[in-house]
Amino acid sequence: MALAGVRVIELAGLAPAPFCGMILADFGARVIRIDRTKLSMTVDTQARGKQSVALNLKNPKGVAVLKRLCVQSDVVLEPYRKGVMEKMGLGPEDLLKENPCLIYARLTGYGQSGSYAKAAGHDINYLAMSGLLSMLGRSSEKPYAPLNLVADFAGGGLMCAFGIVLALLERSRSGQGQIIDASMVEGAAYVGSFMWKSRSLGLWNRPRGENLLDSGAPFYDTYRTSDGKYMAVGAIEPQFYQQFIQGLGLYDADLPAQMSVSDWPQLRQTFTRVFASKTQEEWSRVFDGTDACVTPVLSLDEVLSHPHNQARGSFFKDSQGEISPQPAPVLSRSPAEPCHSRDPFIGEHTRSVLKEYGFEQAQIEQLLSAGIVECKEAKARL
Ligand SMILES: C[C@H](CCC[C@H](C)C(=O)SCCNC(=O)CCNC(=O)[C@H](O)C(C)(C)COP(=O)(O)OP(=O)(O)OC[C@H]1O[C@@H](n2cnc3c(N)ncnc32)[C@H](O)[C@@H]1OP(=O)(O)O)[C@H]1CC[C@H]2[C@@H]3[C@H](O)C[C@@H]4C[C@H](O)CC[C@]4(C)[C@H]3C[C@H](O)[C@]12C
Repeated sequence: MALAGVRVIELAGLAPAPFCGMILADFGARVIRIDRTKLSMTVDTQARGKQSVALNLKNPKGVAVLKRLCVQSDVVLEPYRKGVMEKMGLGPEDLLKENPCLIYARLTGYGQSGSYAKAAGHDINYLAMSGLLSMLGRSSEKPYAPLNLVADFAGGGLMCAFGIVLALLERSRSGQGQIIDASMVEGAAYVGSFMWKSRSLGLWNRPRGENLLDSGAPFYDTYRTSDGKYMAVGAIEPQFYQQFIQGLGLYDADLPAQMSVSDWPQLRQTFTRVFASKTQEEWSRVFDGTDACVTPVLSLDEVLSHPHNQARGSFFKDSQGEISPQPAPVLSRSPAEPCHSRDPFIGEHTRSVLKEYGFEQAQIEQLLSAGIVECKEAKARL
């Protein structure tokens, strides 16, 4: 796999950093997550392929253990508020002094500088600060955050993984590590570059929810079917729009022009009425195999059995029966190989990881009995 041999220390976080760690693990990195002690359950739902070491960082000896793990690794991924790592003596200067090859990734909401750098926040705040939230939502309604996808995952976890891969690539030439300041506000805004760069085309001149691509246009929207499901329509270009109209059984001559904005409400009403006359399956049969750009809106449970997804193996069931998307993109020679077994218990790999990083058995036992580290090895099945 592409990242085989790369050792990552991931400090346990909420959502973006765990996703970043999972991407790295899917593509072959060895990801060791540092969990708190005295926890029975993790909030990391993106733990696939990771190992877990439980370590008390409120104890200086715990901090010393972490330092030893970090300086022997390729990447440190930290999701804390600005200043937390420095307070423990684990800031980038401290660690890079001991290991100049280290890649030190800091994944935060607002970045390491600026007046918001130390403020708490979540996806919706970062999205708001990126400018993008102001554009998201239906006409005449308030701005609406599309789950926590844009800032946490696209602009945060994914962008940070990209930064880490870039830094690894650069390190293969320079031999040097570096610090990655991954701000979710900036990551989200960067993902949204198209919104800024396409303003000159007039794509966003109208109020929120009344433009071509923000559900303003009736040919770029979703419609309810007779069985209470939905179809997604993205018939923008005239040649595809023609096929869409034809599929609905409508005639162009009976309808207002596609780009006549003042007629969009009338067109939307017509499309709504027609879509309500058949089930999702019936509409899928009508549009499958055409270029009308119409697809069923599938639920998370339905994606696995859709013939297209099935043919590509786009989703898989792990050993726990949980459905997950396959890692993307697909690399021809060194594709990702997502781990199919269960997520680690908190502290499951404490002993083995410490041993591997050069701790003596007696030291490990001391750390365990002092409660500085915890180990919950899985019981062997008889
Ligand atoms: C799924 C839910 C998550 C939602 C995601 C949400 C929408 C997001 O947007 S996530 C993005 C959040 N922002 C960032 O990550 C930006 C960068 N980080 C920060 O700004 C901050 O870290 C912070 C604001 C996120 C949190 O601030 P906080 O003050 O808490 O922490 P920091 O200042 O960063 O300092 C960290 C301190 O921790 C100490 N530490 C760290 N490691 C250790 C250690 N090993 N040992 C000891 N101490 C340690 C460190 O030293 C710092 O200490 P100091 O402060 O003294 O310096 C989920 C959200 C809630 C979940 C549910 C909930 O948890 C209850 C259940 C739990 C159960 O187990 C599972 C089910 C739950 C219902 C659970 C379900 C989901 O997971 C959630 C809903």
